Amino acid sequence: MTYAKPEFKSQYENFIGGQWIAPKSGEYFENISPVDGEVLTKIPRSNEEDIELAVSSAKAAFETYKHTSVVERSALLNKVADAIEANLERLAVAETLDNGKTVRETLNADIPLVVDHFRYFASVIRAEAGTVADLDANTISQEVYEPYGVVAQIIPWNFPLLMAAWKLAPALAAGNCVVMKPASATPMSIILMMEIIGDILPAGTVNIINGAGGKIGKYLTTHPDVKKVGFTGETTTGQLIMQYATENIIPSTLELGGKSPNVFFESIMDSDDEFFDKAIEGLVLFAFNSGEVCTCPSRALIQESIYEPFMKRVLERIEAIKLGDPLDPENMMGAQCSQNQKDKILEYIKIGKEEGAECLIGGEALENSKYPNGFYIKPTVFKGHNKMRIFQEEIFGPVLAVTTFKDEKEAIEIANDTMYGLGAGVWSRDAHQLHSMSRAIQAGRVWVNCYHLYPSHASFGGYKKSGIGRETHMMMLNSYRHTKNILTSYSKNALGFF
Ligand SMILES: NC(=O)C1=CN([C@@H]2O[C@H](COP(=O)(O)OP(=O)(O)OC[C@H]3O[C@@H](n4cnc5c(N)ncnc54)[C@H](OP(=O)(O)O)[C@@H]3O)[C@@H](O)[C@H]2O)C=CC1
Ligand SMILES: CCCCCC/C=C/C(=O)O
Repeated sequence: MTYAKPEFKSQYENFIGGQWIAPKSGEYFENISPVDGEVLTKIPRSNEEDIELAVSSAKAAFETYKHTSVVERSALLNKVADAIEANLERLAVAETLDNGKTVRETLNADIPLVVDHFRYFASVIRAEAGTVADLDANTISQEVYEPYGVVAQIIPWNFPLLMAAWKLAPALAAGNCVVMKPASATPMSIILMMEIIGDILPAGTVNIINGAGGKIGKYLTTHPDVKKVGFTGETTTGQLIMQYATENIIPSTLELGGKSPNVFFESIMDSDDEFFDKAIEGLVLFAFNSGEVCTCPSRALIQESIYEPFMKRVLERIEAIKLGDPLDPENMMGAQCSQNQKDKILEYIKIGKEEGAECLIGGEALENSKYPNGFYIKPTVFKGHNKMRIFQEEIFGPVLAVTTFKDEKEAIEIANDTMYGLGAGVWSRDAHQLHSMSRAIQAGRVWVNCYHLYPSHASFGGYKKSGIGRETHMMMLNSYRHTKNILTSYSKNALGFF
């Protein structure tokens, strides 16, 4: 059964102070679905006046929200999770239409992970114990946490709802109020989510403002009432965000690009068993989410002794990927997110061919007879070397660059020969090798004999130009609050203990 395309309103508004509010300019932009290239709806093109309203609404809401107890905030996040779960299918279909990814993924990964993320942060704030130290018999040092206030969050288009959840849940759990700007390519599913959870949240705690990041992003992130910025997106945009944050000396958390190595050692082929099949699936995950993942395992490093037999099986598996209508749950790959992204990927395929990489499979757009105007690209594999641009630059599409290595030392050299350091995979039956490789690779997340798992409770973030800070773990709470030390003397007469 293929999911039907639901009816959406012809136009949506910003969500500010608990109300749906038209942009001051009266201007809207068209939201195009990558599934068929058709206009889904129209979205506000906000300007500085809209940001003023959103920030002042968040600031006003913070005056009350900052006094909520962890019990109240935990209950709130659980209610949000329940409401999203109750609307899982509706949100999954909307996410598919907005982004182009398959319902197979949105139903089974994106939206369930959103739900779990709110529940995780609802739980950890209840489980937190503070820190109190006896510095001497009469002196106590106590760490307490206080929310920053208004937080600006700017998110990308590859996992619109999940990236919103990754940022909203810890910020709200820590007691902040938020102004979030979704990506212009995928504004709609977040608006639908706010239609579902808007009434649960106290007015002004979450404000959603749409518009072009290049036009309003600086105004938002340098606003004097914004006390923290959270960003996910391209590394060059992250550099700008960091500069903006320095204007008012506020912290920023940046989750940026990647060119993740996925390293396969010869022991995976010691016998032709389930583990070998698992390793093949692990490599083919470069096509997960049509490659539009910051941690896409876009570089496969294969020990030269197994290259031929391993790649033979891998290519057979890629050939079997079902690509097409994302609303058909049988399909494993859907559309790329936008015309821009499709053009960018095709340009990189051209670059790969021009720089002499050998195209082993794919290498072109897919003509989709059902949706001739949708944005589809065949999974593509190139063989080449790590100095090529297709090995060094983030393509953000279903394009895998494969190379070989002789031994562990060379594998580490190639894996780390990148400006990025977000994710990595290591596959082997040798526990010592797995351990030494996972310690040697410079990346914030190393998947060992697995890939693309994103549980709440496991920290996520980058080394090098892949970012600063960690998400998806309770440590994120400290990125959304001040630590205050209260140093108390109970001595009747001595001023200090030194
Ligand atoms: N690491 C990751 O998770 C992601 C990486 N990328 C990479 O980036 C490439 C380009 O994608 P793109 O969407 O342009 O990525 P961007 O980094 O430009 O966009 C991410 C978010 O930042 C906003 N933004 C853009 N410019 C500014 C600015 N000057 N100030 C504040 N916010 C801004 C965007 O708004 P708007 O959409 O309105 O422009 C969007 O909400 C992709 O091809 C991919 O390689 C993209 C998305 C996620
Ligand atoms: C199935 C969940 C995938 C989550 C991927 C997280 C990626 C973040 C990013 O691309 O920024």
